[in-house]
Amino acid sequence: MKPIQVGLLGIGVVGSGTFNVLRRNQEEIQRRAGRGIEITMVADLNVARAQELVGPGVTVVSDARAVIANPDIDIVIELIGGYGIAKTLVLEAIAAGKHVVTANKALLAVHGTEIFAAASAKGVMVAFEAAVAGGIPIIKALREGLTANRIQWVAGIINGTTNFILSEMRDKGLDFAVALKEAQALGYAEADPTFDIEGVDAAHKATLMASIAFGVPVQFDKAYVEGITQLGAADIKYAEQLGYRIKLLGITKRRQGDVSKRQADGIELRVHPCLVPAKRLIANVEGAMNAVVVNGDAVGNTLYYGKGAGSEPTASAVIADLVDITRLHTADAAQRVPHLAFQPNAMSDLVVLPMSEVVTSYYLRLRVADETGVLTKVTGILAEAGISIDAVLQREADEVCGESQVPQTDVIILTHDCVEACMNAAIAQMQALPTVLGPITRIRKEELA
Ligand SMILES: NC(=O)C1=CN([C@@H]2O[C@H](COP(=O)(O)OP(=O)(O)OC[C@H]3O[C@@H](n4cnc5c(N)ncnc54)[C@H](O)[C@@H]3O)[C@@H](O)[C@H]2O)C=CC1
Ligand SMILES: N[C@@H](CC=O)C(=O)O
Ligand code: NA
Repeated sequence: MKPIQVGLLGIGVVGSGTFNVLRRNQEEIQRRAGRGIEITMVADLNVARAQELVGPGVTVVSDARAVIANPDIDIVIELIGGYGIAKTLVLEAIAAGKHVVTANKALLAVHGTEIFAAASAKGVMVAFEAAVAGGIPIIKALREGLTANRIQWVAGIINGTTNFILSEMRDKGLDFAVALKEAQALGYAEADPTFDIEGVDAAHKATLMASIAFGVPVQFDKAYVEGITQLGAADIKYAEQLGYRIKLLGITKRRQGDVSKRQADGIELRVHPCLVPAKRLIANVEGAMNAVVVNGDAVGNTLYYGKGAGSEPTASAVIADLVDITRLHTADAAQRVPHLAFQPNAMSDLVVLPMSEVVTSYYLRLRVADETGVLTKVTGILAEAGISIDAVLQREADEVCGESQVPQTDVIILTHDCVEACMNAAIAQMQALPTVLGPITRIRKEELA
């Protein structure tokens, strides 16, 4: 049988990895797919660079539409990124009857509903293993391997750039900006690195995992998103002293409602820095590595670990999708795995809960004037709000004082579980105390047991 012909849109970090791995391992991949898979046409704005990467024998154009218009191409890989031209091209490829493989989590988290509906109507597949946790086959695991389970929660380190920055800050005492530059140079960061450091990229990925885990439509606009830009080196150090590591986690959880508390069923969808007990495996995931823990009612916890970014690790996932599509190309649409794991007519209407309703425990750091009674006032506010304290760490007063010449110190408080809205109110009250000298740092805590 003739090899299936593939068109590649965008041959940058991931595109070049995809081209190279496919060519290098073509014989083995063909034996797995049952048919050869060849990238025969590439579109990139930088034609000269692209031609140099692919060599002679592959057609290179600057206009991606020429690839989509080629009737010999069955699968289009979109590796341009963003939700501008990439969205138009993906929809045009679908309309032209091509299957699509993409690593573009931003596009799917924001426009997935429209894209999957268009693909289903046209009877083509949109595959996106590379879009979540790069080379880790987490989409496959959630959608197929764990299909027997009622998933309870998914939590993961799903942004390599931020995990790399946090590791460098902790281990080498590197400055945030220096560590970010390194991550960019290594090809981990998004074109716009604020997507990484502000948690947006992780939220795109968490949004996709939530849909596959719970059978809800993709709803990026409902995600709570907080990045790592407000984290200080002091918090990383204090967390360590308390037996925790700070990780940026993407979390999605099923919450059983409680009628007596007027709580509805729903799901949590959130990205923010978390204190994780240092003894958990996921707390020891360092550098650009990713890891995702999935809790299913039958299987319990399973952990998926590997490279979530970079040229060839991400290419590994892109090519896995190519192989899947090649195998399923001729199959009836009904036999294929649904895009979001659940059949399109069997999606759930579970709501994404507002952050104010989320229940979790907290780490608080308060910069206070080292005066008698400060701690009593702070703990009094927490007690009044019904928030119980798990541990308190008070450092000795600093020798160097602020402008006021009053000795200052850090007070660190770990709390038990409470509702976020309650904590917000308590923080506002504590912040208003004249003895609390700077903005209070709040980091949520996850036991992940
Ligand atoms: N770099 C990584 O480690 C990972 C990236 N991704 C995703 O993969 C996608 C690609 O990322 P990278 O390869 O890192 O980006 P990149 O910036 O290295 O490559 C993008 C390529 O697209 C080309 N391009 C831009 N506009 C174009 C257009 N209109 N027509 C044709 N070509 C065009 C650029 O010239 C460039 O070569 C993004 O959606 C990204 O979020 C996903 C997982 C990991
Ligand atoms: N910028 C992303 C790349 C992979 O998705 C990351 O750092 O994880
Ligand atoms: Na993946």
